[in-house]
Amino acid sequence: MPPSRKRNFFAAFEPRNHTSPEPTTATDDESTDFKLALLASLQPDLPPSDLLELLLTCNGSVERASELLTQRASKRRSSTITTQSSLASYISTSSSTTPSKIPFPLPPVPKFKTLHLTTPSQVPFHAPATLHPSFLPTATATKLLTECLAEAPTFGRYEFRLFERNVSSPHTAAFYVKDEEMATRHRNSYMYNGSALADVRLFTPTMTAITPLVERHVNNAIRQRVAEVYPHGRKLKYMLPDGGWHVTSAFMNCYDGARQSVGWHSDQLTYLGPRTVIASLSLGVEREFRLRRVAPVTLDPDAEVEAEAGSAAAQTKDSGKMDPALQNTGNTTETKKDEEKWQSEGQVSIHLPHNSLLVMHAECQESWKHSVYPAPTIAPHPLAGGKRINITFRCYRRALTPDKIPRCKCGVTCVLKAVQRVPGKMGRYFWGCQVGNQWKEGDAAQAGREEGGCGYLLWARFDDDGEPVWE
Ligand SMILES: O=C(O)CCC(=O)C(=O)O
Ligand SMILES: [Fe+2]
Repeated sequence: MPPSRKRNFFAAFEPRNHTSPEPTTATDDESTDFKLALLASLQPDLPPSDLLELLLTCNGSVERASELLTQRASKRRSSTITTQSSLASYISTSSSTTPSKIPFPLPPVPKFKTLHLTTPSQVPFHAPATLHPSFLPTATATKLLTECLAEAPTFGRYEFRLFERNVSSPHTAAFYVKDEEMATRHRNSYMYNGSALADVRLFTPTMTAITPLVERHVNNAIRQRVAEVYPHGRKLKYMLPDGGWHVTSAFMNCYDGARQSVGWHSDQLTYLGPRTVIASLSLGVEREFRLRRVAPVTLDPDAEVEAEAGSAAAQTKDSGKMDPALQNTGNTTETKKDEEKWQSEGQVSIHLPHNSLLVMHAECQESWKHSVYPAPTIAPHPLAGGKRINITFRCYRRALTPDKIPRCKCGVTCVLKAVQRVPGKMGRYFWGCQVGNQWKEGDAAQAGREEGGCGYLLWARFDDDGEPVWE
């Protein structure tokens, strides 16, 4: 998307009480406000951000937008459904270009293409995520950003690997937990990339204050996705039970200037467990968040494997031994084709403006990788200058604590990973040695040994709600 168009679109989501670096004309502002006021009088229960999105989706036509709102209102009167319908669902009622239902699985993005998603309502149609602009009240977002900017100068700099993540160019980050008890536990025993974290910080006051808001929003977003997207309206295997998502901890990232970025990675599942949901709040400078699919979404990975000779149970008993299935199988045509198919998809780019909350849904970490793309230029933010702050709120599983997680032959707790590249094993989880077991599960044992690890691998077992089953 041309930069000018991009800025205009998201400028519309910016809070109005700060000076935009590229202000829209007074006439534009007035007419948008006027249109919004008209729409609000038709539909007082919809938040201004939704009305604005609707207006943008209707190319600024207040007539078209009000038509859709009227349809929605009459539908509601004649319906007994009490769950909140998504903006996308009523936009699609009469549009021939927007599909009415979010597809599952998502369609592929053509090879070598980057699909720029220009409205939040497009996001779930192309990525396993939902985007909520203007998430916090304006003053709260400003307060939080101010707190974060005060923290950022003391963040650590991670040049190559950040907690099992490849960092292609430097940015800084710190790890936060919600209370002192968790901080103490963390400092003593949680391992990231082979060592304990010395710098474990407590949530800032505003992080604590907004936690219930984030939890409510995420649980609603999950509920809506289960009802509208997942097969048979049921949660995916291993997802938490309804309403169970809660905030335990967060990474706070700071990208200072256009060139700071984070390379392609998926987040470490070790303490989050399978099918985790992550809520990512962006503050300050708008940047591009990119996603690309690297594996299919396997609905029941265990079922496939149980059926095979040499069941998972047998392999589990054979603990500590490299499973031949995970050795490099890249010499068969079948594997190559499959790998190519999933690894060569194009990417989607989601532009994340100040005060937007992106929910990465349950299939995101296992089947996709994400990155923050280096920008050619950035539009400075009035408060943050060239900085973007990002907070990824996470839900650590109570049952995945370092005392329970298996240890490898090096004597340290293992990392949890999903198989992304071996056909027939896709989506299965395994515990592996922390060292060198990052990107190449196909030859993980070898990679681990080369980098000083022991190459330990053990199939991981979970019940339907993603609680670990230890044997
Ligand atoms: O900055 C972002 O939007 C993403 C950060 C991220 O990927 C992470 O914290 O794992
Ligand atoms: Fe990440």
